[in-house]
Amino acid sequence: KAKSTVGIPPGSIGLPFVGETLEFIAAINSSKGVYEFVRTRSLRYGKCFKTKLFGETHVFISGREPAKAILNNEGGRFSKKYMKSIAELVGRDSLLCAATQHHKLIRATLLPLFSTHSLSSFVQLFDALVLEATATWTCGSLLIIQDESLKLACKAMCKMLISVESGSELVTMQNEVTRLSEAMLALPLRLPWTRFYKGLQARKRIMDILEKDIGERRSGIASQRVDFLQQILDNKVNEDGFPRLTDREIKDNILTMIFAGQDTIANAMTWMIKYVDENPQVFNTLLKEQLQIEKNVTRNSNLTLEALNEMSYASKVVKEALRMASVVQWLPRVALEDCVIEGFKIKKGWNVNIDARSIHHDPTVHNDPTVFNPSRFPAESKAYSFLAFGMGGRACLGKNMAEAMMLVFLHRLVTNYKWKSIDSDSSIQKWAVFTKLKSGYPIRLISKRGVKNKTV
Ligand code: HEM
Repeated sequence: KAKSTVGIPPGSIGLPFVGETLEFIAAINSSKGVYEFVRTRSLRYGKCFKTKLFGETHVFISGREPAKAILNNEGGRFSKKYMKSIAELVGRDSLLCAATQHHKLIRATLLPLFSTHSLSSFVQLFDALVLEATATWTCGSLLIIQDESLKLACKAMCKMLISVESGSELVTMQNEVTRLSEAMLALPLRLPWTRFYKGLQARKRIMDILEKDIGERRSGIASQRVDFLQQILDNKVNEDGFPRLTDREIKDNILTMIFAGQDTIANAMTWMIKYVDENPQVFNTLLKEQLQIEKNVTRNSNLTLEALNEMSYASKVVKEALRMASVVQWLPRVALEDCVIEGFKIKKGWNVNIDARSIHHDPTVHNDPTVFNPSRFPAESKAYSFLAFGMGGRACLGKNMAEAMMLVFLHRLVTNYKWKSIDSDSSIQKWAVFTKLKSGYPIRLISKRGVKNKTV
């Protein structure tokens, strides 16, 4: 079946109708994770291959040059496109899915929310949440890093976006977003027992919560809030007082931001702690830097953005963890016209996925790519060699926020506790859209650091 026609990327389009969808699903459902589907094919066909998934042609492409051409959208030849299931779950007006002009409008409205000023308050908010959580940790207790960081990320996102920080509303949000994430890679079948259907139901419940909230704010029932939703609602364009975005756009994008900032962060934090634990030299250098920061800044006060800016080694640890883990494995686009990329013909309408993981693990781009070595930066910061947050006009809006959360979590964990890992299994969680460690990385807290004979 594997034929290679000159000009067209090599690869197999599999069986009639289903293409290679079954192989793709088999990878999603295995402990190696969905990327195994891509990895095995790039080994067989090289840096660019094509396949057929869910009835559509997909091309996967690696390399810094094509990444640059596609992500810069040279000549306006590409737009963003997710698989049908993902697009339906986040909504057609989501920033993640919106096409070129529509995307520009929404991004321009949301961008001011991610200012340095807002990042600065967010750092303090997140630090307070981490301290509140760690205050409940006791000596000898078992912590699942994935669960702890997911709870923290959910709280932080819900508080920042819609002022929900506790109670049943927060639990509902967390549960519904989990269901939504689990449905992202599912077959788009609307039958009540399917994963996809459950995801759609979760989406509907989140949309209902947001609709009720927006209604109460408009009618004045809700008390005045200082959050992203309020800022979007207050953003008027004309005297009639209509918000710049439609209600559907507002709801889809609040949902998008809650979703985009949860599993991604939690998974990244989990991999980061695992890598740090597995590399004692890195841990020691990190600890030294962080204890110094603690001495200068955090002994009696909250972490600030300025303090995070002092964490030069920790920032490299965060970046290296993101490179190694490649939580978002490829960046999905669609060709708007026939074109040639890397010597291969790409036809209009084909999905073109930039394989970020393979660029992160390419030995010609990063020396010894399997080694966790934060000191490789900044020397190895070649253009388009680090795509954890994408690049260009569709790059992650929450990048600075995500890095800040990882730094705060790292700082508080490293300076306050000693722990030991109790499961080194590296299996990948099935059905996870973002690379997730199956074990969730359980650790046992041993004692509080720096306080003689004092246990947690
Ligand atoms: C470690 C955590 C995170 C990672 C690895 C990550 C990664 C990414 C990636 C790879 C993209 C898509 C780039 C593309 O297709 O070209 C993206 C888009 C996006 N991310 Fe993140 N993200 C993270 C956290 C967050 C957070 C905390 C938020 C905050 C709300 C956020 C909001 C968004 C939004 C709104 C987009 C769509 C941007 C657009 O299309 O204009 N992300 N992210």
